[in-house]
Amino acid sequence: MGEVLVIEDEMVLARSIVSYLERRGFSADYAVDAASAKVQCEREAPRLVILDYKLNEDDGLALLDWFKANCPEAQVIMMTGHGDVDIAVRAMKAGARDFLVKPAPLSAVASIARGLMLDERMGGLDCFGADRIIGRSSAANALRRAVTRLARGSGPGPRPGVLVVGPPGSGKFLIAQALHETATGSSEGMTVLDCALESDEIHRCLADITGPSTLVLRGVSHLGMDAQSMLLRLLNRLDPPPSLIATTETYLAPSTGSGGILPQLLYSIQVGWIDVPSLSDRAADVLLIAEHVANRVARAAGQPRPKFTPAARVKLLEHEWTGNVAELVNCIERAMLEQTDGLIEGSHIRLIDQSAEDRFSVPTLKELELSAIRQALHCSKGNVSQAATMLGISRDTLRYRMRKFDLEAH
Ligand SMILES: Nc1ncnc2c1ncn2[C@@H]1O[C@H](COP(=O)(O)OP(=O)(O)OP(=O)(O)O)[C@@H](O)[C@H]1O
Repeated sequence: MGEVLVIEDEMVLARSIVSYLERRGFSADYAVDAASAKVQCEREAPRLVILDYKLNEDDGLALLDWFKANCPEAQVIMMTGHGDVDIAVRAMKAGARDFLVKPAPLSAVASIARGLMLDERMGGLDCFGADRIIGRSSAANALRRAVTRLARGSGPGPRPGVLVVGPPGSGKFLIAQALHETATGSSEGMTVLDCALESDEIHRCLADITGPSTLVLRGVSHLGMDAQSMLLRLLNRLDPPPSLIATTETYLAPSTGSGGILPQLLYSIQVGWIDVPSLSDRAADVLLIAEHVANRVARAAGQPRPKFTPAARVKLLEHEWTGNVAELVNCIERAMLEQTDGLIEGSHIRLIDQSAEDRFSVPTLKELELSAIRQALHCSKGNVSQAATMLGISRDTLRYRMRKFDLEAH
């Protein structure tokens, strides 16, 4: 019995998809038109249908409707041409589980099939190493490849440092974890330093570090000069020294005296490099990550695997995700709190409404902080010690924050 049915009018392509899937352990079959697809479906009841939108004489969307009515157990993945976003959205509204953009690499077809099959069995949730990076976009594939390559290192001793660069919430820390696990084969032995902490807290954390195999510098661009010097001393002292992974939202500049990264530190972290794209540049990952998060939450609560309605899927697909994967994770976790019967509906997907934000225009804490520092410096006529007293923080902390905001005392 074919668990996957490929409906594609180009027979050569259909055959190569089927043989690729078979080599990866699926039983698969193909049909080249709607009539034979219907016969096969009635005979074999496939669990997954990969349906080309453009079938010679036949309309892929009409065939999708037929599947929904006659073979409701089958999950349908619609293959659309490049730029056919409206078709993809219509297919999702009509109940397609997901879509692939042609020409889709065969690995993407297999990855989606594997994802859905695993998903059905509630497996695939305990991810480790590069598999932590959920997604089937070419960007997600490239990230997994980069993790595997950089984790290999260059022989015995600590691996060369790796800098992970990307916008907020895009998954930089997840990639650091994936790197560490792939390199060491274990989740243990990784210490994380949050570089945005106050300088005295950073000093305390550094003093506690004994000998991790990997040290992750999270948000390394926030690390003040004092802390950087202390870190370098620590790295020289530790034997064996840990492998370094640093994450940052902005590119790192060598120090110029008051800011930046000390060259010795910069050269030890900026050897390997991974660029993490924003989620809007890998929209093909949105539904997969959403389902992964929902499954994880459900499993932790001992609930069955949740399902998303077509309306919920479309909403997820059409949103811009300026807060990246972190925003998506938060959205799904909230949806899971709202749903009661294992069905995530459109109304459960509460998206951050940019226009509402603009209407109320509440300043962020960062904006408030910046304006308070500016005001204090203005009142103290640029005297940093006086400004620090006014703000109720130490001179060092104020200096650190001024560097963070690129401010100078006048
Ligand atoms: N490809 C992915 N697959 C599944 N989950 C992901 C993926 N990328 C990120 N996440 C999840 O998204 C959330 C945010 O990721 P993470 O904390 O790694 O982002 P970040 O870029 O380090 O954030 P920040 O900019 O705040 O430091 C986490 O819950 C993480 O597990």
